[in-house]
Amino acid sequence: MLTIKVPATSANLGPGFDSIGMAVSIYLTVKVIEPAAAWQVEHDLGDLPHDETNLIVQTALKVAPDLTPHHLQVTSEIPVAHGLGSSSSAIVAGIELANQLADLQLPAEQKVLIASQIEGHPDNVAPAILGGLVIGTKAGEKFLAVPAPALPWDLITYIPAYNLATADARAVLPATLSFQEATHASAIANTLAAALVAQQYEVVAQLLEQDQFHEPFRQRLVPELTTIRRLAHEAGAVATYLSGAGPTIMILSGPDCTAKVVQAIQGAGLQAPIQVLTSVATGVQVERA
Ligand SMILES: Nc1ncnc2c1ncn2[C@@H]1O[C@H](COP(=O)(O)OP(=O)(O)OP(=O)(O)O)[C@@H](O)[C@H]1O
Ligand SMILES: N[C@@H](CCO)C(=O)O
Repeated sequence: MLTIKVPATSANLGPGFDSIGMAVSIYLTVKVIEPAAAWQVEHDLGDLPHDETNLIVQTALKVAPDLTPHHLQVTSEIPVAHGLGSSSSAIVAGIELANQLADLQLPAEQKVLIASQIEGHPDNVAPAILGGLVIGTKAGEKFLAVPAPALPWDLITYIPAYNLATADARAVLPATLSFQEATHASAIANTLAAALVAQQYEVVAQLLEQDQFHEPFRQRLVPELTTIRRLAHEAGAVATYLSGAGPTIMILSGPDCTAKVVQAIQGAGLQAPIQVLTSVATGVQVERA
């Protein structure tokens, strides 16, 4: 049986809006059961479609329109519309499904290009394909993705119960920034990218909370962000950022402080589930049994 496994991803890392993301240790798994008369997607992920309109199948058909329909069994640890790259995991799984069933032998750069064209930006899809921490951008007709070293901290992941669709979280962003605002925001992001690559983690820690592109505008959609950021600092965490479009909040902490940070958040009555994740070096994986 063919099995495709795609990691969740945490995008933006504060100032790296639409550009920086990392693969993390929870997964979407697609098992290809058998050929069928029509596409059938078995899952228990709520309202998502069970037929060929499912994003996984739609993506596969964009890549290989003549694919034979199959019965798929989908399980996912990645909460949908929560800022952990669920849509990217589905897109990457669909590309890999087409790649395997039609034997396309797509190179990784081609998968990043196709996935970024569908998603619009590479920050979730590139690490879901390549693994690790990736910095990328659209450049003309291409998408460029540059791997950087993994962060050295625990990823304390606070996952609110409510959904936040990316489209809704993008709708609150301003249509324009002034020249001065844009140059300052991108200077912060550029320096963060340089510090990530140079592994200057004291600089990384200072810049992760300096975003000017999206968090100031999205904060009202995720009111816990300010409180959690304060509690996390008091308990010794390194930095806190809004994961992807939210509402998940990512707290970076040295392993010695992690238990204290979790206790501080829970002790303050913030009751949403917390998972301590790690970054993962491997992107989409295929197994044949
Ligand atoms: N496992 C899945 N199978 C099929 N479609 C999915 C799956 N997961 C997500 N989707 C699609 O993606 C949509 C959610 O995408 P959205 O971009 O709003 O959230 P997200 O990807 O979880 O967040 P973010 O991009 O901020 O990390 C769902 O409404 C659904 O259409
Ligand atoms: N960079 C994207 C990630 C979610 O797709 C955003 O923050 O809107």
